[in-house]
Amino acid sequence: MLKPLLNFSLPDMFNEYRETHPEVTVLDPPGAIEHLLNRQSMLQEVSKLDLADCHGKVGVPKQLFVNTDPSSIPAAVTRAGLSLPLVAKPLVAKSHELSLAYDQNSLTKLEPPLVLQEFVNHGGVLFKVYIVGDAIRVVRRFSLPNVDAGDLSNNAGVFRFPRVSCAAATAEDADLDPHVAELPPRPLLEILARELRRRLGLRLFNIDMIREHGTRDRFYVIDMNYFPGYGKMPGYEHVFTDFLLSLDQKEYKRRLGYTSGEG
Ligand SMILES: O=P(O)(O)O[C@H]1[C@H](O)[C@@H](OP(=O)(O)O)[C@H](OP(=O)(O)O)[C@@H](OP(=O)(O)O)[C@H]1O
Ligand SMILES: Nc1ncnc2c1ncn2[C@@H]1O[C@H](COP(=O)(O)OP(=O)(O)O)[C@@H](O)[C@H]1O
Ligand SMILES: [Mg+2]
Repeated sequence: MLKPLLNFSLPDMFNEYRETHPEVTVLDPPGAIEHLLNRQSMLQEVSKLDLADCHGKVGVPKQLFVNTDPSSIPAAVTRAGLSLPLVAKPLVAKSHELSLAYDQNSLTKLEPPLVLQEFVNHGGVLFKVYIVGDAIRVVRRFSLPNVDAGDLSNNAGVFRFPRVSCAAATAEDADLDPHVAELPPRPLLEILARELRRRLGLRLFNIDMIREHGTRDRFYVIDMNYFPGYGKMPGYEHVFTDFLLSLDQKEYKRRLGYTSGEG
């Protein structure tokens, strides 16, 4: 319902509508959605999480927001202690013009504003975790391959890459190393989704998650999207029907409580 509104920045109009139509259920408020539209703020809440003892660890790759002259990027990267290679991501999350920078000099060719994120080797598989209220669904997609020390010393420059983990890159039926393919543990996803729903104040989003190669339980969140293409989520018809029905029940109870409170 709110997806079309994302193209507008009309908080006054939204607030006015909300005041004049209290009977309308707001799934997710525009202010909260905005957090996910900018790569500088997108992962802030994930980085604050401390999921000790939750069947694994979830973090964010070391990253740096850059909005300076490109010539000063190498020094800023050194100061921040970031290791190469780095993924350069445009600040506005709607743009998918990503690149991989292999060496310090090439960083001066980048075009700020952007976020530089350490590349984390993850065996070329990414987990897309869809959240719809209390429901969670995960799919596997192919991703960028590992970068080893040899690749680093033999490559220089900035390599632009297209949408590597798009729907066509499904890895569900691929013959993968089980250590790489194993889905993140369910209890970890449940606590992660619950915490993010609460902290962000959102119910409809997805998370791009990778497992650090060579580990069983060290995960990184690299991207989040508000109201992603749910048509690609397995079983979306039932998940959405249940979600909408649960809203209806909550609203009914709220109104009932309201009425009996009044009486
Ligand atoms: O962020 P915006 O600019 O809205 O673009 C979205 C995201 O890139 C989605 O990727 P993600 O899932 O990482 O959010 C992608 O889905 P897939 O990667 O599943 O293909 C959407 O494809 P369409 O749903 O086909 O439009 C694309 O329109
Ligand atoms: N920090 C990272 N380490 C390893 N791979 C990454 C990293 N960031 C992005 N990628 C790869 O690049 C792809 C696109 O990055 P992402 O941040 O998800 O941008 P988009 O908004 O285009 O989906 C990911 O699906 C993953 O394959
Ligand atoms: Mg993504």
